[in-house]
Amino acid sequence: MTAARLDGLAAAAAVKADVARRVAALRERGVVPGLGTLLVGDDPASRSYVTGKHRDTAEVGMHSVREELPATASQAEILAAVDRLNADPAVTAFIVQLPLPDGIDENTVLEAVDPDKDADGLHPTNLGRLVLGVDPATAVPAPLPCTPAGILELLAQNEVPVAGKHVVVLGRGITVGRPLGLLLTRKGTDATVTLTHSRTPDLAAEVRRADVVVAAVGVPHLVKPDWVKPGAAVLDVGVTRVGTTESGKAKLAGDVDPGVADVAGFLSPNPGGVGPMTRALLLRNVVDAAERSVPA
Ligand SMILES: Nc1nc(=O)c2c([nH]1)NC[C@@H]1CN(c3ccc(C(=O)N[C@@H](CCC(=O)O)C(=O)O)cc3)C=[N+]21
Repeated sequence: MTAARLDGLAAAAAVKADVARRVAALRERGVVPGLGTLLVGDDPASRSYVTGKHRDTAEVGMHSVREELPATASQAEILAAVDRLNADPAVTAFIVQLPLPDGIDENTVLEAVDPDKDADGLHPTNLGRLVLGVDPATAVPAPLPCTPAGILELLAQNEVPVAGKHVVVLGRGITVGRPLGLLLTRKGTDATVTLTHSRTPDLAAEVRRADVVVAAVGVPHLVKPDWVKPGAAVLDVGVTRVGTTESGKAKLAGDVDPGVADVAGFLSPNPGGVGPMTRALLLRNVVDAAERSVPA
C-alpha cells in the first residue's frame, strides 16, 4: 500500500484563492490588509520563512511591513519594535518570528502584541479564547494558531475525518502540539486526543492506537513504519536541518521515516505538506482581522 499524498501546496492554493477574493473585496471598500513581521537575528531558516511570508502577501494582494533587528537587540529594543507594529495603521496583524535569541523572554514579547493584531494566535488572550471556546459557535472570535489550523484544513480538504477518531499528537510545543490538542477536541471537531512528548514512556505504543498521527517534535525520522496502524493518516510537521548538500543547500529531514508511506493511508510530505498550510492560514488570520476591523 502507498499512502495518498496530503498535498499542502494544493490545499494552501485553495485557501489563498479565498483570501485573495476577500482582500479584493476589502480593497473595494478602501481597506488594504497588511501583514507585519518582526525578525530578530540572522538565522537563515527564520529569514527564509519570513521572506516566504512576504512573497505570499504580495500574491494575495496584501500589503506587508518588515521589521528587522540584529541578534544583539535588547529586550527593550524588541518591545519597542512590537510597539511600532502595534501602532502602525498599515499593519492589520503581525507576527514575531520565533525563536527569539537566547536571553530574550519570548512570553513577555508575545504578551506585548496587541491581541487584535495577533496574526499567530499566540497572545495569551487569544490562547485563552481558544481554551474557553470549546463550542466555536458561541466563542469570541479569535485568531487560531496557524499550524494547528492548517493541519485541520489540510485534513478537511482531503476528506480525512477526525470526528470520533483517535488523534495522537507528538509534541507539546506552544505553536503546534498544545494548541492542536485544544482545537481537535472542540465541539464540531470532536476528536479524542493523546498529547505525547519527550517523557512519554512508550511512544510507539501510543502511536499504534492512532487513526491520525501528527508529529511535531523535530526529531528526524522518529515515527517508524511499524509504529503506524495500517491506513492511518500521518502528518509530518517537524523539520530538522541534517546537513548541507554539495551545492550548499540545507538538507532537511521530517519527523516521519519515509518507510511510513508503505503503511499509512494518508501522508503529508515534508516539504510540501503542513509548511505551506501554516503560511496560508497566517494570511487567513490577517484577512479575518481586517474584516473584523470594518463595520459589516
Ligand atoms: N511566530 C512564528 N510563527 C510561525 O508560524 C513560525 C515561527 N514563528 N517560527 C518558525 C516556525 C516554522 N514555520 C514554518 C512555516 C512555513 C514553512 C514552509 O512553508 N515550509 C516549506 C518549505 C520552505 C523552504 O524550503 O524553506 C514546506 O514545508 O514545503 C516552514 C516553517 C513557521 N513558524
